[in-house]
Amino acid sequence: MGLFDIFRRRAKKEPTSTAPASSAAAEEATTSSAASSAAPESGAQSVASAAPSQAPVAPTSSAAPSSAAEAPVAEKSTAASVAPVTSEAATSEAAAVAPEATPASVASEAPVTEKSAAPVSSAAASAATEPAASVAPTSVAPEAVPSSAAATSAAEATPVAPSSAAPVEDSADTPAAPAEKTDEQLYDKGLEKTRTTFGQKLNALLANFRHVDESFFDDLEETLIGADVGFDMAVKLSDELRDEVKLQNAKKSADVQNVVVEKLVEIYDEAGNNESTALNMATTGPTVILFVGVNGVGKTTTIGKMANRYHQAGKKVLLAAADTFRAGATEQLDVWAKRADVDIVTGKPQSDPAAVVFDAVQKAKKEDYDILFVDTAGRLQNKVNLMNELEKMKRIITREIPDAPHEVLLVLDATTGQNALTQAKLFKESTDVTGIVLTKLDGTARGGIVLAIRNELHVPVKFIGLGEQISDLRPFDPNEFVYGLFKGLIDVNALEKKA
Ligand SMILES: Nc1nc2c(ncn2[C@@H]2O[C@H](COP(=O)(O)OP(=O)(O)OP(=O)(O)O)[C@@H](O)[C@H]2O)c(=O)[nH]1
Repeated sequence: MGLFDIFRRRAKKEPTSTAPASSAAAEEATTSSAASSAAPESGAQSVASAAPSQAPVAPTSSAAPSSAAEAPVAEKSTAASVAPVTSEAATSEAAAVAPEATPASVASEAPVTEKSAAPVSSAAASAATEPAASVAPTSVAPEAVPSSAAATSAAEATPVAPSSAAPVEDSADTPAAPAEKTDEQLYDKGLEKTRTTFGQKLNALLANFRHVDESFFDDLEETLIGADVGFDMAVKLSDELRDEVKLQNAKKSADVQNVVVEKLVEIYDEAGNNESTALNMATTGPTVILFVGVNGVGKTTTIGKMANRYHQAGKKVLLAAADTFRAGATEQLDVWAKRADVDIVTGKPQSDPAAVVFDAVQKAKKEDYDILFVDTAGRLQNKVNLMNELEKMKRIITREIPDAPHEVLLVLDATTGQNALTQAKLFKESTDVTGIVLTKLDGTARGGIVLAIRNELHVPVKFIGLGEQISDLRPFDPNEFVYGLFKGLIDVNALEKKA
């Protein structure tokens, strides 16, 4: 039954998981053979699709970056990212950044500084001496990030050193994530808040459960909306449940809980039938991936994490700092480039972002980069000039590489709940969003937003951010996701009996 297989597989491996909310389940360190093939595979697939013919990562190249992967990421405060963001806050933040778009007719004329990330490896190595778990993220404003090398003056331009990426073997069996956190562990931890909150809400609802009547369904709808699964999903679910509860003759509250979760997973599974979570990669030449989204959602951080992931899989990665408007944005991306040990193309502050994109695409083509990640200014989706600027960047990319950009990834902050959904709808109306990166799932109880996105937007979530560290990004795996969300809330024995 699709997404339920993971519950069965893990239940077989781990008998205690049949007890709802088993803490043993949370501590499960290894996956069953079937499950382990399911989880890492999805991550590997996305990477593997990047360059099927590549060779595996040489041990030497993975050693330094994986140490770097443990370095804490500390551009902004965690507290800020956890605090729910109101739509007003998000709007004013985005609006504050919305500058007068600088018209630029000749893209190639803006000075662009190219820098090599090669000298950074010692910094990465020293960062590696700090154990990741013990390092609390600190609050450092992006502007305060020390980055002398990040000065964007053209005078300081230095030739880009040959990429340090080692020759690669088949990346399909080289998971980019560091060994200490499996996908399951990261999903488990990252979705803990949502799982606990949803579980509590469901428990509270079922505590008053007498029998299934209209008021029960009203309360259920409210509970689901409160869990951010979205209005449509909540109504759809309670409609379908009316029949299902009767059909299954659910009388005890535990039965009803099972039916609720089963139905949620089923609707979610069906809605994503035609969705591919893998990144669309170029068959030849560089893959170009454009990141869009309003301010503060985690675009720059995500690019840094992605750069690290693909670099570790042996790809030659280039970043383009096309957010030339926000003070500190270029420096922030430069810090990430160093951490991930990849190259970056930057422009002068306030220069035309399309010029940076042009130079980066040229460089990516000439120097055989595998992937170019483009950071863009946070734009408010209804600011026409900024949307025009985004279109201009896309035109330049397509002119240089006809099938690019290969992805336009909209980055959304899960902590903003329904506001993220609204942002996504507006972005989708004005540009071709091909996938979503949902960040900060670890800092929120609003993980139900993934269900709403799938049900209402039909744009696949391709990656999720489950923490601030460089390794806390994963390709989205629906199996791991529903398991992380509902594992303590479903009686697997009952599932088995029905199967
Ligand atoms: N907990 C958590 N924090 C995250 C995650 N992704 C990003 N962040 C934090 O979110 C904050 C904002 O991230 P940025 O990458 O600067 O966001 P941005 O969209 O690039 O913002 P602008 O550059 O202002 O447009 C930083 O403090 C990040 O550390 C995540 O998955 N989990």
